[in-house]
Amino acid sequence: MKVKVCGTTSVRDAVLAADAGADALGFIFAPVSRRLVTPQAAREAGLSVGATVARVGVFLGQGLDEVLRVADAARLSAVQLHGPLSSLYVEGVAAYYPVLRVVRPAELAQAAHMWRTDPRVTLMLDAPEPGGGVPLDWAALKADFPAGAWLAGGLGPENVAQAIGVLGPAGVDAVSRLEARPGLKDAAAVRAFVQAARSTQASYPQ
Ligand SMILES: O=C(O)c1ccccc1N[C@@H]1O[C@H](COP(=O)(O)O)[C@@H](O)[C@H]1O
Repeated sequence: MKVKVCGTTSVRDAVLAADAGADALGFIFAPVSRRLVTPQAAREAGLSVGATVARVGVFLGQGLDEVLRVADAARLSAVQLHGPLSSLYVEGVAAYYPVLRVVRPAELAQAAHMWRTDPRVTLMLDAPEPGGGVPLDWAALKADFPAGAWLAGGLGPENVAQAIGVLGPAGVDAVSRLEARPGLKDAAAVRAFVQAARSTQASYPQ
């Protein structure tokens, strides 16, 4: 199982997450976000950690040209797409980068069917308000949660083990419960989150 620490805005927070054992750093390029980062700052932060740590750009409702331009400038290794998007758009990004396609609970079943045979696209289930820190009702989603999907939405050190125990995601992602304030990581929370996810991974029956 993969662990992604999202909302990275600095070298300090990139190194912190990588040292804690995160598999992936998230960089948010959606203009609405309080964790907005520039492509240059993301590139610098990404270069400060080992090449084995994935660098995921997060986008919400931005044009395809902009996504590809920012991904190149920030030296991303994957792209996370939020919002209502056509399959043509998602395929346009997937032609260049592995995609984490984020869906809300109501969209999960249809998206799972649509992307089940495309190895370039991985589904991520998130709460309706991205970056809001509100957890989903995991038990209610168990029947529809597809194998190989990632989970986000209100995850933190205190509840990630329970979420993994219920849904068994292929990856987990969090931002707001790992912060001292938006855009600045809480070191203890980041370390505890990665550790809790890792120790649960060992005991979860696949
Ligand atoms: O965090 C944001 O500001 C944000 C803005 C626009 C799109 C996505 C955003 N964050 C994503 O939200 C989820 C979960 O966040 P949380 O842990 O519930 O706070 C995560 O995938 C972030 O990448």
